[in-house]
Amino acid sequence: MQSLTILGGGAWGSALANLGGKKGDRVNLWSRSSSFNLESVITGADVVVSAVSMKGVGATVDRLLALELSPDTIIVTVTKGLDPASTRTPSQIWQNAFPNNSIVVLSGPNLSEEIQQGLPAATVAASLDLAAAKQVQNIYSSDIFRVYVNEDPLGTELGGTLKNVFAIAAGVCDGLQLGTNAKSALLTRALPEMIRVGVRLGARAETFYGLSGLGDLLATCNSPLSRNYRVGFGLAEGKSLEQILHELQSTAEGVNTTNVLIDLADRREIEIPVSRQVYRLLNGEITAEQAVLSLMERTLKPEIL
Ligand SMILES: NC(=O)C1=CN([C@@H]2O[C@H](COP(=O)(O)OP(=O)(O)OC[C@H]3O[C@@H](n4cnc5c(N)ncnc54)[C@H](O)[C@@H]3O)[C@@H](O)[C@H]2O)C=CC1
Ligand SMILES: O=C(CO)COP(=O)(O)O
Repeated sequence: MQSLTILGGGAWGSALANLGGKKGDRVNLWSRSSSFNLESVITGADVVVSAVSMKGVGATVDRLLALELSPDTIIVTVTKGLDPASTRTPSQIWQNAFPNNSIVVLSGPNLSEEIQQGLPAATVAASLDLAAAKQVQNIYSSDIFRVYVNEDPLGTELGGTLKNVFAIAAGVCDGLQLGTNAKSALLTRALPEMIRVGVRLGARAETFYGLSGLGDLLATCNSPLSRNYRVGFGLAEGKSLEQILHELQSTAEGVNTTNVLIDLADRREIEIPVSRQVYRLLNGEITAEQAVLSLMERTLKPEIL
């Protein structure tokens, strides 16, 4: 029996606590509002899963740094975001803070509401330490959750993070009722845009064709269960971003990710046309219709994949 501690009692943290208990492992779910203290569930934990939103990663890392975390404890991160100050990914932040611990990224097409209903899903546990990834694979695999492993944590993490920008675009596409052809074009062009960014940041291109890239792109861009999709859909309906986020009452990481991505792409001169239109829309510079027109009227070029 292993001891598993989940940090963050939101939608995904709660689902991961349920999934983690399927094999009889001991599971502790800790959130800021928990009555028990963090130290009591960190001491002796084999695996600690960080399921907080991007804005909580820094504070969570600091909390754990103040405790004696064993170097044998595997840290799993499931956050899909980028840090605005450093543009780093959550796994990079965790690895920097805990250089002696194995860091595993768990990411895939995993809409928490479907998983809470017991519907089947697959995901990826990725780490530079393959043994740690396999340990997480064994803990989480069940008859409703199939876990694959790979050794590209950065690519796995960036797939889940970047697809949120395109989920906003997909919500716009559906909200404006642009049709199936437009949606297919959008998703197909999104993939090379994700790969272009990922490869420049050090990820492997092929990772983006897997569950954590294309898989998560398809799930999130096609489901009203996705909060990022709902942001785009609401913008297409003419709602303000403020109103949409107020109605959501939950995390839509794509908003922050888009802003950080533009900063990163500007500094590194990466071409990200779709993301740029999402950025202009989110920041009130253009309407949803103008965003579509800007993409359609770009300079004609070969189809570079
Ligand atoms: N909900 C889903 O279907 C999935 C979500 N994710 C990712 O998991 C992360 C969390 O998402 P959700 O649970 O859905 O969001 P949520 O909005 O339901 O919950 C966010 C959690 O982060 C915690 N948090 C925020 N700031 C904190 C801080 N300063 N200190 C401690 N805890 C803090 C909140 O208390 C809450 O427990 C996001 O990055 C999301 O992209 C990944 C896969 C699936
Ligand atoms: O990442 C997710 C599914 O894999 C959840 O998507 P949202 O954060 O858009 O709800």
